[in-house]
Amino acid sequence: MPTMTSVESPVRLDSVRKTYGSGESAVQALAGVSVNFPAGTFTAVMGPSGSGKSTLLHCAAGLDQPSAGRVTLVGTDLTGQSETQLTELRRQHVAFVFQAFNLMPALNVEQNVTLPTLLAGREPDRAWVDQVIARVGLTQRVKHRPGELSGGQQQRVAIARALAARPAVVFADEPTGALDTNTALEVLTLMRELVSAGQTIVMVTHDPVAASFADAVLFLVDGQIVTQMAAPGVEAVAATLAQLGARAKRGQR
Ligand SMILES: Nc1ncnc2c1ncn2[C@@H]1O[C@H](COP(=O)(O)OP(=O)(O)OP(=O)(O)O)[C@@H](O)[C@H]1O
Repeated sequence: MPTMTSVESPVRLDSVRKTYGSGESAVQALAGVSVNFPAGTFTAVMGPSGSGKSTLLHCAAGLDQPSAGRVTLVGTDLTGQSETQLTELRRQHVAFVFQAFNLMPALNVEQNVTLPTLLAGREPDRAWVDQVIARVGLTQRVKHRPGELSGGQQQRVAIARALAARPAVVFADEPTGALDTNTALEVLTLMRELVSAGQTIVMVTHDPVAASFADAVLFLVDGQIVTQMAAPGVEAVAATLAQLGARAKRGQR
């Protein structure tokens, strides 16, 4: 469960609030979130639509600035860091699997997958890169460009790219949403293995099966963590989600 000290937690949020807009149209996306994600853990973040999951991920990764509170990423307090410093920090330690793939259209699969490692100033581990590409089922496509791939295949490139550099932290937003069942299970198994090797994964998902691969699930409602579940089972996750969804709907009335 996310409860250890900051030294062991590459991602830490302290009383993080995020408000979009101002005045009448202000939306409080995060209403005071405090959580540690310890090294070598896989945490799923779930909750009804609009509960603040993506905002939490963006703030944790330094892609979005909290309105109040503090985020610490791999030992660095993100408050007051310049865009250049944040970019360098992410380049060295963080990978993303987000819905917008941001693949480089002019580069082929292999080049896209090795780019983050090269940008971080390191030499790609060829054997590991080949293994990751094989695990996401793209060995036959290494010389293809993103434009020549289906949406699901592009998502798999994004996953391989995130995993290839062996970053300390992987932030994933619905990483298996566009994948068929078998590929999704393969990707989740791969993510589990990375966690065993000491990497930390924070994954937003709506899928109880995906969440069941995590060590713990945080449930958000209206920008707050309302409950947590360790060793999540598919049925238990689905039941909690249904309960929270009903609660969120009642809150809207
Ligand atoms: N850039 C923005 N400007 C204004 N409001 C925003 C912005 N981004 C998010 N919000 C609002 O903040 C709240 C939380 O949004 P967020 O995307 O974090 O929710 P979510 O739980 O990820 O939702 P979903 O499951 O639908 O993707 C929502 O009410 C949303 O409308």
